[in-house]
Amino acid sequence: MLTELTAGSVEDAERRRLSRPYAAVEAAALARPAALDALAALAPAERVKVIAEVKRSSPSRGQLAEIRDPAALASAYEQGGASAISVLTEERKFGGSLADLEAVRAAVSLPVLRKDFIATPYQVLEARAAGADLVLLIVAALEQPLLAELHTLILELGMTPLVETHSADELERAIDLGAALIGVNARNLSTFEMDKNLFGTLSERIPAGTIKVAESAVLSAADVAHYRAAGADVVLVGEALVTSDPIRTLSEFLAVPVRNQP
Ligand SMILES: O=P(O)(O)OC[C@@H](O)[C@@H](O)c1c[nH]c2ccccc12
Repeated sequence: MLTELTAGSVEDAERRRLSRPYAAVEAAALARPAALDALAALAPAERVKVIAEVKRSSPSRGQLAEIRDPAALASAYEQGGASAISVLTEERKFGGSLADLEAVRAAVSLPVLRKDFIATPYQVLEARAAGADLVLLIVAALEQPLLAELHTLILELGMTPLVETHSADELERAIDLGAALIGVNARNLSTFEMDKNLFGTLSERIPAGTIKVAESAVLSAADVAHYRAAGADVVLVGEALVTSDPIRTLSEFLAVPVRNQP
């Protein structure tokens, strides 16, 4: 499934490239105001931080919400206390688009993540051209040296890579990159199996000074507390927010008690 999703996203980007060549998207990327400092926005604090996701559908869960106005949803996230916004731009299975990202960028002053199956430099440039501050890199989908090349390009454009892992080996590769922001996805993107304890198993191996993000399976304040106790600085939440009153849910999630310092 991961291979298929990545191939689809790359194919869609190659199609867009026919009408907007590399040089044009590069010029648009460089013409954008500088990317926001996502590492500062997501830096460990007393309270857990939330990356709130604009997510219509997913291959594992089908349609979650209509979301006619992604910008309005993102504004609600900002008002509710999110520290960054994630926008799914994958079209085929998640129903997202770069237009969603641009609309969100224009509506909020928080860092914005392009959440997609990125495997080409062109897609990274598109992200910056649409106003993204962060770009997701899924280690399981990227061989070396491509992973390192994309990681470097994201940094060169002033953006922050969020490096997503799902195993000890993948985490090793993320650490070798020198990633400052590492995510552990509880959902296996090939089988869609969910493992809420994976974050806790892997988080001990994440070097100090790295910002740790727990991704997926955050449905309740208890889940936030679970990840917080396991050392998460940030949780990335989609479904729970798009299927509820997002401001209320965010306030519940952000009220999770401070972790006891060891
Ligand atoms: O809706 P959830 O279970 O809160 O999950 C959000 C996010 O973690 C999930 O959308 C995600 C994590 N990694 C991804 C990679 C690609 C697409 C989607 C994802």
